[in-house]
Amino acid sequence: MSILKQDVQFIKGVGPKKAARLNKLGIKTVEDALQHFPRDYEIWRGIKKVANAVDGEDASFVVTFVGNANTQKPRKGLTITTWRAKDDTGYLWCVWFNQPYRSNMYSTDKLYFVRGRVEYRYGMVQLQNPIVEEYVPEKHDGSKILPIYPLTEGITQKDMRNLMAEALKRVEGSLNDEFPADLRKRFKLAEKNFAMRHIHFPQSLQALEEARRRLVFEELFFMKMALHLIREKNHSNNRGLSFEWDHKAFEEFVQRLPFPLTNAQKRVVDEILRDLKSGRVMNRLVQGDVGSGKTVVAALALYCAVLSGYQGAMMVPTEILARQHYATLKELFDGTGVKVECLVGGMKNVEKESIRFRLATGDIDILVGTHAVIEDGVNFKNLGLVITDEQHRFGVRQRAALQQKGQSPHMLVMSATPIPRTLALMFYGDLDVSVIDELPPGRKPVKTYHVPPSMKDRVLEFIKRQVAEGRQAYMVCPLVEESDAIDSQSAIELFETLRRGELADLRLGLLHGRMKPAEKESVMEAFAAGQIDVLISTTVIEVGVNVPNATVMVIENAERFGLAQLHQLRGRVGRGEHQSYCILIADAKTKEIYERMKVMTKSNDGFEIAEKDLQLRGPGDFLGVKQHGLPEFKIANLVRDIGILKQVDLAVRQVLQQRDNPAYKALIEYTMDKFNEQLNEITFN
Ligand SMILES: Nc1ncnc2c1ncn2[C@@H]1O[C@H](COP(=O)(O)OP(=O)(O)OP(=O)(O)O)[C@@H](O)[C@H]1O
Repeated sequence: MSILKQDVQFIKGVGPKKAARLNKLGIKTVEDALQHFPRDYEIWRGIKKVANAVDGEDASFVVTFVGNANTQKPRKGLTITTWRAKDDTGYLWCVWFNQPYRSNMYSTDKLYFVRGRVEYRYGMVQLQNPIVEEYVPEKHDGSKILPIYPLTEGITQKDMRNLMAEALKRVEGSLNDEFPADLRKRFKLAEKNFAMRHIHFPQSLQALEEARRRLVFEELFFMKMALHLIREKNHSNNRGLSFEWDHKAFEEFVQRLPFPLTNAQKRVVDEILRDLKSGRVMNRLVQGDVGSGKTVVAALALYCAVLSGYQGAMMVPTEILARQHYATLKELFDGTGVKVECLVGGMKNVEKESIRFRLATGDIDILVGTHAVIEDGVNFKNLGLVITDEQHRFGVRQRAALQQKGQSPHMLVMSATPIPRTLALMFYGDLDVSVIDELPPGRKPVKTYHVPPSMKDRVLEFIKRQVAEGRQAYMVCPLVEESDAIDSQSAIELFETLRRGELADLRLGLLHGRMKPAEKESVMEAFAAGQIDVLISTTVIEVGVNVPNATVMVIENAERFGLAQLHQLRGRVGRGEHQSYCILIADAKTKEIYERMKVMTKSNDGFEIAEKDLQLRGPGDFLGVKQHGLPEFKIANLVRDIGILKQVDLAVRQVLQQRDNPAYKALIEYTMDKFNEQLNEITFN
């Protein structure tokens, strides 16, 4: 067995007990240990003289203790032990809290190495809770960079460092470098053994930088390579349906739409139509900012499927959205003979039964629904096109489940959360991407304001004025936590307060996740029909809701939402001809909150906001990476390492273009091997 696969418990100093704790960090083998990279480093810059100590800096000194230690008990539960020490330039005080035993640990006739954060107190140099070790010149002289690892209960930094030192000792020099020498040279990559050693125990900052660059490059390279291979597989294996349709009928339908398509819509529709007749399975992502008009693009793709003799299905994340899309599609297809139905969890069994029957016999052309459409028992006669409007709520698996209801149907994924271009490939590397980068004409940008909670009365006044002008408003109430129950409660409370108080004269509606589907639907319908002035809601209205007469979006505790989510919520207004407003009520307690609110008030561009969100929150949080079936990065950081990512692109291209090169061939095979599991999970057929 390779050393890398050995169980960590057999590493010197580990044993079964610590091994069990390490397992919690995902460390089971020697290889896992080596892949557990430091989260930071502690830099020791040699021994300082006391006279040169700088306030606030971490520093090391060589000293002798003077006199006796003194321990005081200023109050119950607190002891303070101080001991004076000196070198040939001055005195420093070592201070320990609740460590009275220190007073008899050291003698006055030995040299000690002490290290800690320097503080100037009353003109004296002080180290709080310093590390103290008997001075050994070989060990303590010179500068040093120590790794700081993510830990778990029962595992100390020291344990971790020992583990890494031992693990490295075992594999030293024997790690196989995946990259052929020519690639290493072209992209200036450090050798693998060097990288491993210096990421854990860097000899110098430069060595650390080289090690890190190599490992980031490696991680991004394999991810990107794997995604390319998936795409290739999808393209080559997947003989798909080749749609043939009556172009004249299609054109007539386009002409009869209530508005002319924007150029971006036309372009994206063309891209889709090309896929649909190509004979290969379409796997395409359509990205468009809020309100960019994705629904009509979906409708055209569906119409094409129906004209070609196939059924289409559209899966959306919420019932409200399912009903809304259903209504929109029905209207668009009015007079064409296309039969549209809607299937959601909240329907009566008899209704569901009848829809299932009609689907199986081919009596329904287009089915819109929630994940109810992927349940067992829902069978299509000949499903040719699957659309998921997902806003990142469906995982790869659900998409695949829907696709399996047909024989290699085409697939379209719609997303309104713009993903920075750099990330799109990482997350959706298995899909082709179309972008609707243009809003329908005549849209006025939503005016966005950030106000403190103390101005809420004025906000309510503003709502009243807008209502008096015939408009409608949304109020989104504090998201307390990811809990439907608690959020619903806070919506109910806000509703009650406003109903009895400031907004008593207006027609208020309430919408939250715990209401029955039929109740939600009737509230939404009433709001859409203008029978409700102000809709007080949880984030259930976040995605896709389209009521063009609504012009005010008030978001309470806006600081609790991510930028992408705020942008989605704001996207519920500004969908019609009237000037719209978004009011973010947030207590800017920290600079970060202030920055986030500023991004929202300054920009209406979803892509720009997504880019900022990524910078502020980091890619891990951005989309819930796990949901996408991709592993989180161990060392790469897509914000910081964007430069490396560009180099990686070049490297991947080189390898793919010269795959006859035996070394490259081996690299490709290695990638397939390494990502076998993910490849299977992500592939759609
Ligand atoms: N080319 C167009 N010209 C004018 N209006 C359009 C055009 N395309 C779409 N619309 C209208 O714009 C509004 C928004 O469209 P749609 O609901 O499809 O947006 P969306 O892209 O799904 O956005 P969101 O993700 O925010 O729901 C709708 O009222 C729709 O009728």
